Amino acid sequence: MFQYHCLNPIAGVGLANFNENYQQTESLEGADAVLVRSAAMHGMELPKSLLAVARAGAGVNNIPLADCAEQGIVVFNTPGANANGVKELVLAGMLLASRDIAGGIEWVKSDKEDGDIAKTAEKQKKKFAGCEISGKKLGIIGLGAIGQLVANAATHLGMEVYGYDPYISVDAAWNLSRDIHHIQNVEDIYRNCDYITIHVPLLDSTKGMINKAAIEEMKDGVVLLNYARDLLVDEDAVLAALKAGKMKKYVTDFANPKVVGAEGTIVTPHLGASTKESEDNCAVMAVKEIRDFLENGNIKNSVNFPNCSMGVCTGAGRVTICHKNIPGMLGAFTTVMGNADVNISDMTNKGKGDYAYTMMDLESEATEEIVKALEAVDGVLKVRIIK
Ligand SMILES: NC(=O)c1ccc[n+]([C@@H]2O[C@H](COP(=O)([O-])OP(=O)(O)OC[C@H]3O[C@@H](n4cnc5c(N)ncnc54)[C@H](O)[C@@H]3O)[C@@H](O)[C@H]2O)c1
Ligand SMILES: O=C(O)[C@H](O)COP(=O)(O)O
Repeated sequence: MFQYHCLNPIAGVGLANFNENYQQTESLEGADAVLVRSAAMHGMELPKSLLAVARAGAGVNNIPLADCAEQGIVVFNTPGANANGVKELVLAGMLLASRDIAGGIEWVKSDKEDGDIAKTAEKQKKKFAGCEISGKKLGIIGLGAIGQLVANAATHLGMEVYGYDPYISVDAAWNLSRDIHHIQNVEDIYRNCDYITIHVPLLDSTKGMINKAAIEEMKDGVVLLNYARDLLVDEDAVLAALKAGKMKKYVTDFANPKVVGAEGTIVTPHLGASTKESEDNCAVMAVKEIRDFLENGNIKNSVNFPNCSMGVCTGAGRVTICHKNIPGMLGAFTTVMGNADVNISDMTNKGKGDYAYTMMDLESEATEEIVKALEAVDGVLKVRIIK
C-alpha cells in the first residue's frame, strides 16, 4: 500500500486514478508521494519515507529541487497541462490593458440608480475608449508550452508576433506558426513591441530579468504582461515607468502589496491555471507520473532527475537507484550484483546535471542485502526494490 499526501487541493478526477493500493494521508509523515500546487515547500522537513513530489502545474520555484535530489526524492511537474488556461488569461490581459473594460463596468455599477442610464452611458463612454490589439506588435519572451500558444493565438487575432527563446525545444519550434518572427536578441523585442509578455521559469538566471535597463529600452506606452512569476520583474522599476508615463499598463497575475492598487496596474490573484480544465489536466498527469514511478520505477517529466523508463518489469526483480552523476557508479553497481551472484537482464542509466538514475532488471529477486550493498556505494542517494 502506498501513501500519498496533498499539500494543496488536487482535482478529484486525478486522485480518482489512484487505485485500491493507494491511501491518502492527513499528514506528510509516512507519505511515499506528495502532490502540490503552489504551497511553499522550502524549509519543510520531508519525511524519510518520501520518494516523489508531483507539482500539479508548471512552476517549481516553490520546491527545494536540489535538497530533494540530495535525499533521492524525485520531483515531477506537469508540462503544458495548464498552458491553455494561462494563454486564455494572457489574451484577456491584453484586452483589459487595451480597452478600459474594468473602468467601464465599474462606472455602470456606480450609476445603477440612474433611471436614464442608457442615455448617460452614451455621453460617458468616451472616457473608457481604448485601442485594438490587431495590427500591434507583441513580443513573447519564452516560447515553451504557454509562450507558443500565446504566439499562435495572437497571430490569429491579427497581431504581429515576435518570439525570443534561446533554449526553445524542437517540439515548441515545430508548433509555432510560420508567421512568428524569430528574435535572436531580446533587445529587439524591447525596442519594437507594443505589448511584451514573459513566459519563462523563475530561476537564478531569470530573476529580475525585466529590470530598469530593459524597461528603458522599451517603446513609450508599452504594455507589460507577467503571468509567469513576480520576481522576474523589477516591480519598483515598473511602477516608476508607469508613473512617468513610459509604460501604459502592467498586467500581472501576482498580487503583492507593491502592485495592488498602484496606478496603471491590472492585477489578478494567480488565476492563470485556475480553470476546471487545467486543474483536471494537471491532476491527471501528476497522478499518472507518481503511479508509474512508484509502481515501475519509471521517471517521466522530472525536474531534478533524468527521464528514464524500462516499462513494466517482466523479469524476476527490479531495483532503481538515484545517485550522483559521477564516474564509476555503473561499475560499482554491477560489481555489487556480481558479488551477490545476481545476473542483470536489462539496465538503463541516465544522467541530468549533477544527478543520475539507474534501473536494473534482474534474473532473480532483489534482496535487502543487495540494497544495503548498493546504498554503501559512495554517491548513492536512494535505492528502491520495485519487484
Ligand atoms: N500564472 C499562472 O497561473 C501560471 C501557470 C503556469 C505557468 N506559470 C509560469 O509560467 C512559466 C512558464 O510556463 P510554461 O508551461 O510555458 O513552461 P515551459 O517550461 O514550457 O516554457 C518555458 C520556456 O522558457 C524558456 N526560457 C528559459 N529561460 C529563458 C530566457 N532567459 N529567455 C527566454 N526564454 C527562456 C525555455 O526555453 C522554455 O521554452 C512557469 O515556469 C511558471 O512560472 C504561471
Ligand atoms: O506554475 C504554475 O503551474 C502556475 O503558477 C499555477 O499555479 P497553481 O497551481 O498554484 O495555480
